[in-house]
Amino acid sequence: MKVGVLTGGGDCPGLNAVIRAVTKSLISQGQCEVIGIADGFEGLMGATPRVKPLTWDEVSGILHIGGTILGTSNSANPLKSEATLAQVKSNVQALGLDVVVAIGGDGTMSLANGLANAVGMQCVGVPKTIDNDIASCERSFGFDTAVATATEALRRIESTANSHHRVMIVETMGRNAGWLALEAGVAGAADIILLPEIDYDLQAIVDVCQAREQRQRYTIICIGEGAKESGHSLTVRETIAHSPDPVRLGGVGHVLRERLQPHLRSEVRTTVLGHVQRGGDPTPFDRVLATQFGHHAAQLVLSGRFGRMVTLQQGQIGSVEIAQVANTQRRIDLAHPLLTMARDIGICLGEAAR
Ligand SMILES: Nc1ncnc2c1ncn2[C@@H]1O[C@H](COP(=O)(O)OP(=O)(O)O)[C@@H](O)[C@H]1O
Ligand SMILES: O=P(O)(O)OC[C@H]1O[C@](O)(COP(=O)(O)O)[C@@H](O)[C@@H]1O
Ligand SMILES: [Mg+2]
Repeated sequence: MKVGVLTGGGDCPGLNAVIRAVTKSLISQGQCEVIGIADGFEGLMGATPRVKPLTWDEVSGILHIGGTILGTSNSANPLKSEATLAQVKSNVQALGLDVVVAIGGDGTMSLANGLANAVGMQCVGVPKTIDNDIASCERSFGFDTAVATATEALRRIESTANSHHRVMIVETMGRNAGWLALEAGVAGAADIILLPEIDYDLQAIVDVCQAREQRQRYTIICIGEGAKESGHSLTVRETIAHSPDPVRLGGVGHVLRERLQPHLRSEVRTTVLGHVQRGGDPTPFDRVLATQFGHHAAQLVLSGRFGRMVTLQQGQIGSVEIAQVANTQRRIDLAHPLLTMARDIGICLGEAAR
């Protein structure tokens, strides 16, 4: 078999570990020819496909390295026109690809599903994202590393908050899902955690900060970029016009600071963690998970089970139809035990007093 491998969407620690595991499994178990496609689906959209052979040697020594040796794109749109679709189809045929292993998030799975329907391109999906928002998958690799990075940042913020008796706001990524803010907030001992799933009440936050001004004299707020004040709109950093999912969030930490400062004696400061959360070497947990995912993707390829995405459900590696996860997102259920736990130990989730 001839198998293409690509990485799509925002990069994330552990991508190289998947590329290595899927390639080595396909070579050693199936004597497959494996080729890497550059910059996600973008590498198949030009007049000449941008590809390179993935040999055993090519993928050796990359397990622990962050980012992706293949490059990626989070704005490419192969579905944008009939001409682009025809170009992708002809490139796949010219390369003689039987199947493409697409390592990406919800956006990449939507494209894989769209291309299967439009031009019959066969895909096997591997879920990746620091946002942990892929449907039917309880843990995507990259998330553990991002939580560790954000937690470390919160720890550092706490010592300077304490010295200056300040209210410190730390903004995490995560798009419209609050997993990263919630887990980093709990691990980093945030006093207030604000999530996209729960619109926050400004007065509830003011009350906690004012009470802490009297006693502890500093407050740590962890806020997900997709959170918003009740009755207000999302904070958009920029809009990428040509992207199928054009909105990039970011900056709500600054918005909250402006709203909060007039009510408090303490100074308020904001740190937006940004892309530092996506960079760096994967944690051991993510290296193992990514290797398991890559290995399982190879098993799907070798057994001809195309159109499926690898998953982790109740601790077990398995797979679901890509069509089932395309165009869906996994957000925090309001009955999630971590939310109940947070409330019970006195963490404010920005909910209005009843
Ligand atoms: N809803 C969607 N439908 C189709 N394509 C999408 C959608 N959202 C994003 N994309 C495209 O999918 C690719 C990956 O998008 P992105 O959402 O950034 O990453 P991820 O795959 O990690 O979710 C990009 O090329 C993007 O343009
Ligand atoms: O790199 P960009 O274009 O600013 O995108 C930022 C977005 O990408 C992410 O880091 C990862 O999202 P995806 O997994 O969907 O690619 C989000 O948390 C963030 O909102
Ligand atoms: Mg996504």
